[in-house]
Amino acid sequence: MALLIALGLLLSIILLYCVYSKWMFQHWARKGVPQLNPRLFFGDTLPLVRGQALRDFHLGLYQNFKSTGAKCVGIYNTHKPELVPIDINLLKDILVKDYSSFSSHGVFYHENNVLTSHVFNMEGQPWKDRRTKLTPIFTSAKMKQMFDTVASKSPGLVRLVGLSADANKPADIKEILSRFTTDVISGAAFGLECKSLYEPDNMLRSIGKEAFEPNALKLYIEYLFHRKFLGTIGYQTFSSRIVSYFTKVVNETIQYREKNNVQRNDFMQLMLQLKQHGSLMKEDGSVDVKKTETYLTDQEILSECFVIFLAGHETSSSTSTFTLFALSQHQDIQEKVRNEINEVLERHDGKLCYDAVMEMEYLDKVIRESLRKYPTVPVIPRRCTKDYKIKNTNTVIDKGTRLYIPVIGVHLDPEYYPDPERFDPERFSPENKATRPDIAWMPFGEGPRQCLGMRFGMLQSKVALASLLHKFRFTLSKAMKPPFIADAGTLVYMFKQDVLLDATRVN
Ligand code: HEM
Repeated sequence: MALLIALGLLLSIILLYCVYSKWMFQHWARKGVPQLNPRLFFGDTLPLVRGQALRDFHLGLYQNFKSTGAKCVGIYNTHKPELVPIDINLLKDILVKDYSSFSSHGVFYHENNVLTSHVFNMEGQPWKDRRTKLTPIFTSAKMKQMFDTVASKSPGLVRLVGLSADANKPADIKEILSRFTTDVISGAAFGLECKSLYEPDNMLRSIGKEAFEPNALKLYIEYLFHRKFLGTIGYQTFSSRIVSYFTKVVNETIQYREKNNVQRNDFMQLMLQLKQHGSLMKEDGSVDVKKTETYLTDQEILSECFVIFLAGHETSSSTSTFTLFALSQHQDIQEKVRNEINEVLERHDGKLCYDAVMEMEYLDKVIRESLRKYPTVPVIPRRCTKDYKIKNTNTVIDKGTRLYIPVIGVHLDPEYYPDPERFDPERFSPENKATRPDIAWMPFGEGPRQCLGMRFGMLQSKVALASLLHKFRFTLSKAMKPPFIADAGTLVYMFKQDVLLDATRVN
């Protein structure tokens, strides 16, 4: 009897859910927004569940609906309505002009879950305050100060590629560049002498890999339940191995530096200045800006070190990987960029210094074009934080709705980039840039939530590429065969297959 009652109850719940979903699936139609054909329990996510990469899903969506002239398209994740803006003016309103209505990434975080409580995940006033505190540590002047920390890792990078070149073996370039950025970021974020370029099984490299592996169950839990509830029950996003290792490393670094008054040119140093003085210091030791309430606590330093590590290494290594992949297929462009690197280095007595890197204008265009064609973050999340009426329509986006900014769709849109599959760095000449809206290039996002580490990301990619292209010519290995399909198992865009390049010494 009890079993029958339980069964009846379960069936009633499922039935109620079906009726509720059916009603929800008309959400966008009721608002006059075009939508797909959602299925019970999955909404429109069935292709993703079956293994389609997020990049491909959103590219298809953008291209299909752009041709209909739609401003945006409504989708459903399970039964929940979400929105993908397509119109370039609407994208600009959401990211820049009316950003205050979309100031959240909609990602889970909780104060009890220390590694999640950082600037990328935070929202509202706490995010604003944290962003204000951190912005001064990412200026051009600070990047210049940190240059040597970045460049000190390039000999290890060149050595590793040289080993493959001398053995006539293809270089697994993504893996090598990920080790490079792991070493750079851990040196720059917490002054650690990480040597993953020399030790493949290095702990930070393995933590970096683990932290980036999407865990479908955890993603669903964080999607379905309220963040305050998860925080209260002690839910943790990352494994205890990651939490305890990071907490130990960062806390020990803070204590060691404070006790021994250690000064280094890295993010940790700048964050410690904020902790101690509430402001950054000038080189002569005086306070850089008027004292304001910008103190950082030890816990905040820990969270921010983690996001610098997380946001900074896979994105940058994928950027350099895609650039070398593209150059391997365009030897003329590769030759041109190598000539520029050689000329600039000659002017600087062969030394790869900050000023030399800044003079490499063609390299800059090449990386920008690579980030256009292969944006490492192909879709950027946003959450609507107050009801928003789309201009010149009657459609209101309700508070709480998630949005996906289709970076990949815009970057491959022939309206902004004719013949979009062609790799052409000249798209980034001043004349060509002037022919399209600024927002048509947004690999780092746009507006007040734009990537904080953009300068550092570009800098470490330039150092890696200049060091490698100065020494080696790259061609696509025979082992790498098309089609080059996006991997559905990573959060940052990368191919399913390894990126294998043949490197030959040139100097
Ligand atoms: C080529 C490399 C990189 C790419 C393509 C990239 C891309 C992005 C994107 C798309 C966002 C979201 C922007 C938005 O919502 O509008 C973002 C945010 C962020 N990135 Fe990067 N990133 C890179 C490197 C870095 C590095 C090296 C760091 C740290 C040193 C970093 C730190 C951050 C932080 C802290 C945020 C959150 C900003 C906020 O929400 O206020 N990124 N990045």
